[in-house]
Amino acid sequence: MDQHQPVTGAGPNAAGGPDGLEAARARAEALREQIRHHDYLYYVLDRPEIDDAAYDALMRELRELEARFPEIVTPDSPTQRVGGKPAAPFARVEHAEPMLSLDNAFSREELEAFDQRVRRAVGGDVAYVAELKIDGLSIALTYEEGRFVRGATRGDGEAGEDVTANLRTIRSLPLRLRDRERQVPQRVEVRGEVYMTFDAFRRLNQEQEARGQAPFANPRNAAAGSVRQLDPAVTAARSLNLWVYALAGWEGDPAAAPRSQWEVLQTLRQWGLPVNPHARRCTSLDELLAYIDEWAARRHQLPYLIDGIVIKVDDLAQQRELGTTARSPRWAIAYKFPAEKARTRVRDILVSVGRTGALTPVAVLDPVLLAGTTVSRASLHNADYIREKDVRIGDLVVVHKAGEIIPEVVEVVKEARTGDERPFTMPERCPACGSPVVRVEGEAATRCPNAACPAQQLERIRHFASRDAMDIEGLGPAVIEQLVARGLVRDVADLYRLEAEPVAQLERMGPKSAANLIAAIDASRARPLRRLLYGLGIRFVGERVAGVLARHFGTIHRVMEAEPAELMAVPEIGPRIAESVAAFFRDEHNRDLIRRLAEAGVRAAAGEPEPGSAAARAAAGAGAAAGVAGAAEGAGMAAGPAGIPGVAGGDAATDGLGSGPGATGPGGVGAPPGPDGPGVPPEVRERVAGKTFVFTGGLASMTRDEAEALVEALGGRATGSVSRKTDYVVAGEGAGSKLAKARELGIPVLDEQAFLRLVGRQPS
Ligand SMILES: NC(=O)c1ccc[n+]([C@@H]2O[C@H](COP(=O)([O-])OP(=O)(O)OC[C@H]3O[C@@H](n4cnc5c(N)ncnc54)[C@H](O)[C@@H]3O)[C@@H](O)[C@H]2O)c1
Ligand SMILES: [Zn+2]
Repeated sequence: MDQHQPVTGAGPNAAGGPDGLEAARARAEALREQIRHHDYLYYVLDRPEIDDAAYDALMRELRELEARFPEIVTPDSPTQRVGGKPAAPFARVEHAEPMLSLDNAFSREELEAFDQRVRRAVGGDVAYVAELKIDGLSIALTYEEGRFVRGATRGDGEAGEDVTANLRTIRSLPLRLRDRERQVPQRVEVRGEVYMTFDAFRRLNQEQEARGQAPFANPRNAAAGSVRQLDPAVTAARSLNLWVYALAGWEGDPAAAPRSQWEVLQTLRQWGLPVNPHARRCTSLDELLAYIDEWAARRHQLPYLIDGIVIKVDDLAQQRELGTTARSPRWAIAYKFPAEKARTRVRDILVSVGRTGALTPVAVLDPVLLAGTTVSRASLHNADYIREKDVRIGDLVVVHKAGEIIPEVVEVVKEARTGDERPFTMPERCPACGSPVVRVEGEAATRCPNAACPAQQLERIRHFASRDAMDIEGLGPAVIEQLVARGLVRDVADLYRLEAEPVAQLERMGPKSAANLIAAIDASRARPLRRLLYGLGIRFVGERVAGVLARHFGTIHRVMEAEPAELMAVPEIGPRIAESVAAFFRDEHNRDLIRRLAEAGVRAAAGEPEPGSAAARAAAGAGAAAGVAGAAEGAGMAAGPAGIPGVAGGDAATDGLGSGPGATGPGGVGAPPGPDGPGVPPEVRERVAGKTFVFTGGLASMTRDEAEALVEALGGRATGSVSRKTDYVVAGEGAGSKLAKARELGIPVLDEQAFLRLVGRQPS
């Protein structure tokens, strides 16, 4: 299926669209309904269900219908509006000038038509600036006297969400502009795109997976989800990047303002802002088309995702002359690249076994060129996914890749079936060790329950040695595989008894690399507790949770002996994580493993306290504690934000006083980035804990009792009447006087969707 349909002539409606006015009106309403649904998923939840090409096709059909029957256009039609409404948990920010969307072109003909329209309107020569269309989240940055004062999302174009605190954590965003060559005006809005590189995206999804959370579908969703959440510490941990490309609301000497888009880019660059280096000024349509062709070919070499080329009239006076519609400027257009999909055949479906024993089906494909790389495997996620899509061995399928490292099978071409295709069933025994597999009720995954399973062993050792865990250089999969196969290593404790000689015998090893490996293993004995805890691969214990546990308990023994209730008393630790940690350390094998690690001289396993923890402070005496904590946070802080004053200090101090619910602020920046259990993400807990909620009116998705219980489970309070102490009023259907009271007192009012978002529940 190819959703990229270059449209020439009258478009698809000429052949078979609804003809009568009423039929057109009905079809348009149906399309609007669908588009609104997808807008909500995309702009509010950052969780689209269809890809952009499919969405664009719906928009295109609606636009063409409205062009044929102008009387059916409604003011609230998605063709007349930009984006989505700002979400309630954020403060509203009005933009200096509307932030518009862009018209799209999908073919050469459409670009020619655009060029002709422009030339006709300005009646003369036109130069364009062509820029890469970065697939990220558009934002507006306000600078006053050269200082960054506010950052906002686009929202509905008129007003967006205040995400200043989150944007301040982006390191390429200057908090002060330089004005060496070009004076900075009193006030100006800089516009650009926040994006995530493929590398950062891959790392984030690995962490998501470690936490048992759903991976992001593409870098755009990951970037948007990271900016549009309430905890700056989470944004800080996510390596976001920025390109800027526009100016608005210039308040300063008009003579100093740039006169062309090309000058805008130079100006932004001179102010020290990140401007993409690949823009080009073109003086003819042919030059533009050449630029597009060039980037259609080169785009896969970029470390980030682009989904097209933006073409802008260069001269700002001509831009003003051309003007805008309610939705988009008439002086710009976005050429969109065709969707990155390809058809190929499923040769086989294999099953791989992960560190926790989860069985993951993988499609083995006839190699096909997709998004610049040859693809021969695609993830099928789990048995449910295969059943839902009905993927069979031998099927012709559509594979898709949008920045994911592992492409996905998105759809089966059922018309192409011959009847020889074979349905896949999950094996009943583990393909690595033969143990009967288990499937836990309510979980998508099928697991091998055998802790001694060689496939699991291999994955566990790999995780233990990985960079963010014990960081053992040179211990890659190929080496581990041989070590396990030769019986030299069964678990991670065995690593510390390895001797150089047998290691040197391994394939592609020698005395020198063996000595290096042994030295690297030796060096890992000194790693701190949080790395050990993360490296053990306890379910739901990602880097962030490991850091929290390490700082709270200080030694492995205290973590091992903690009851679930004690674990749960730690800020950020929910019941699922607590139970998982307790279960891990109840297991005799695991206790024995820790004992052997301690004997092997792994210091954290031997009980050396985590610097900065309560245990360390007890050992060092209270006076020295602050210093120790400060130093210990040093490493974490360097990776943290530059712009959140006092966050790391506050975090350490909170721990020092041992006060639990103090962590409602934006804490945790000093801790390693990342995760928490899938039950309750830490940002949710931090948002809700200690906050007072009042419910008014009825909710569609739960009873009031359930909503109150939910808030309380997250450490918040639910009360019956609105006062100045109320943090949020949740207004459902038929809300009454409490809503009026909330407005009077200026208390934030959440609608049901905003409430569900706040508490981390996906709205229905
Ligand atoms: N899959 C879905 O369910 C779904 C739902 C809604 C929207 N969408 C996608 O979003 C698009 C609509 O979003 P949109 O309104 O942001 O329009 P757009 O993506 O078509 O183009 C406008 C945006 O391009 C971005 N941009 C990137 N580089 C730029 C540059 N150099 N100069 C100027 N702008 C640049 C800006 O953020 C700008 O707001 C649709 O085309 C669709 O693909 C998808
Ligand atoms: Zn197994």
